[in-house]
Amino acid sequence: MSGAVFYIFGATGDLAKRKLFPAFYSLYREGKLGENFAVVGLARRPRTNDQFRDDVKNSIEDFARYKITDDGEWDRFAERFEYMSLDINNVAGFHDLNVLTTKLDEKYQTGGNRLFYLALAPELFGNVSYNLSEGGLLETKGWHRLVIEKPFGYDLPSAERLNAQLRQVFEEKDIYRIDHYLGKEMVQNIEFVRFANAFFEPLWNNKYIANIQITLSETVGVEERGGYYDHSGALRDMGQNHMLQMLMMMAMEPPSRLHPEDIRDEKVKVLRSLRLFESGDDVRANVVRGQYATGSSRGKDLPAYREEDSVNPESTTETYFAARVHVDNFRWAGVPFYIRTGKRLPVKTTEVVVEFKNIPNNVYLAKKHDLEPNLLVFRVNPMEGIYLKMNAKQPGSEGVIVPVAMDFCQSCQIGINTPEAYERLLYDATRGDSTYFTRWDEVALAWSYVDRIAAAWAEQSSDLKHYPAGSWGPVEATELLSQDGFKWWPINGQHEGEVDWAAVQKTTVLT
Ligand SMILES: NC(=O)C1=CN([C@@H]2O[C@H](COP(=O)(O)OP(=O)(O)OC[C@H]3O[C@@H](n4cnc5c(N)ncnc54)[C@H](OP(=O)(O)O)[C@@H]3O)[C@@H](O)[C@H]2O)C=CC1
Ligand SMILES: O=C1O[C@H](COP(=O)(O)O)[C@@H](O)[C@H](O)[C@H]1O
Repeated sequence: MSGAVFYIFGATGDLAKRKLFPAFYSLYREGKLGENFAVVGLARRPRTNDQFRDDVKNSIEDFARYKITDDGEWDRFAERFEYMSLDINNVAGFHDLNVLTTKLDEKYQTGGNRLFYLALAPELFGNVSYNLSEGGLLETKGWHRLVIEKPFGYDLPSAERLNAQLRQVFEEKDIYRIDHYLGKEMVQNIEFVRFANAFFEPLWNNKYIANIQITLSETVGVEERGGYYDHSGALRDMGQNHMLQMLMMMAMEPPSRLHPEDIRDEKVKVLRSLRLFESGDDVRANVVRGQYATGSSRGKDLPAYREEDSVNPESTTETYFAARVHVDNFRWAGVPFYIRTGKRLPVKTTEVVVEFKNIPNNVYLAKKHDLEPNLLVFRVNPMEGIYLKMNAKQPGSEGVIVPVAMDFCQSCQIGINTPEAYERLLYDATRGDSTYFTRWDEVALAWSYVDRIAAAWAEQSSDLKHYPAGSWGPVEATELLSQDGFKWWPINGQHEGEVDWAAVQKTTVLT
């Protein structure tokens, strides 16, 4: 790396603690940051440099993949962390910040490169970018990049306003909008598996694929984020970003070059092909929304969403949604994409299932046997791997056909220690690779799609279904598929003949 000063706005917050400091440490340990860098932590509360370095150390001890060693390496890393108390609304503080970083530029020979990471509440994003410019922080001769957390707006109009604010200061090419799902190994692997295998790409269309199912299920409730979540809901929190991003990775055409803009152009074409819902009835026929009621999981009683901290006791915010999505282009015409996500479901799993069409039923074997469809499953989270379900003769039988599995368990080989999404994304932003960040037109089109659903829900709330915490969500989500002659495939450890995931090695901390 050529060198840079990194600024973490929101350095005392949860994201910095759980994700960003550990990501810096892993990158440092792997030599990806080099030695020419400094990190400036920024937030309002007072902290000395030593206190801040202790915070960073604690976070690394709790969350990093690497163990801290005592060979002097930690000291070299920690001395690069400085803290400055700053209210982002106070422009004078930005001038002081510029003075501090000019010194760091010289000390660590960073070439004037600056990366500003906004781990802040979204309403503060616009002010920071304006004050960075006012404070003179963008006047060095190196590059200046803005990394910005989700959510990027609440709907299309608010996202447009935010984008206009940022664009007054930064060019689009220098804005890195995070969707951490794009940093996940198996989400990135989708395009490699698709485009690098002769036996998948020719089948990747409506002639051979019956449907695609994307499930992002969580066992947690809203935890301490009730205030944010009650305003957002599952559609905005997960649908507008992570779920549509995975759908784009599955549906995009092969890019002509592996260049960030070519890949993002292909993804945008998918969003442009989404069939937009035309009315409230159309939304209700294709989208199911739910909210968890009291329930239980593994013998533990769980409260209802409306009983959670900072949640309106009469809230109609959805904690679950499932949708039937159509991509109206030549490749996907007639193939439904089913997407679902929810809090307080039975397992924490993200999986993408491709269900292939059955072989013609006039074939002798298909007539005689009740054949299961072939499945290709991308296991994204927390276990990583690829699973292929096919039919084969039961050994020793007289032609009995049974489903068998080919299971590539990435997590079994390397533990669940693949680089964290944030490591990958931070490294990419440092290198100026924007492939796995969302471009403005992606964000805008995703909001246009989601806003129609939200508008229909705002009109009437009687279609909100309550599901017991710890269950698989409203029964209407099952009907969404059965109407088309399909079913949700079981996820996470429930396929026949697959790896025993429970036996898979737990995280190993690297030394
Ligand atoms: N936490 C997570 O797992 C995830 C978070 N995100 C996103 O990341 C962003 C940060 O989230 P998270 O870390 O959880 O939030 P927190 O509330 O934990 O942290 C917010 C940070 O902002 C600082 N801050 C607040 N107001 C100001 C101000 N006026 N001037 C300077 N600093 C200020 C706070 O410090 P102080 O009070 O000292 O000023 C604190 O460091 C959000 O956009 C969130 O949506 C996205 C995905 C996951
Ligand atoms: O962005 C978000 O994602 C998390 C789920 O991420 P994962 O990597 O743990 O699958 C979700 O809990 C949160 O509500 C949402 O804001």
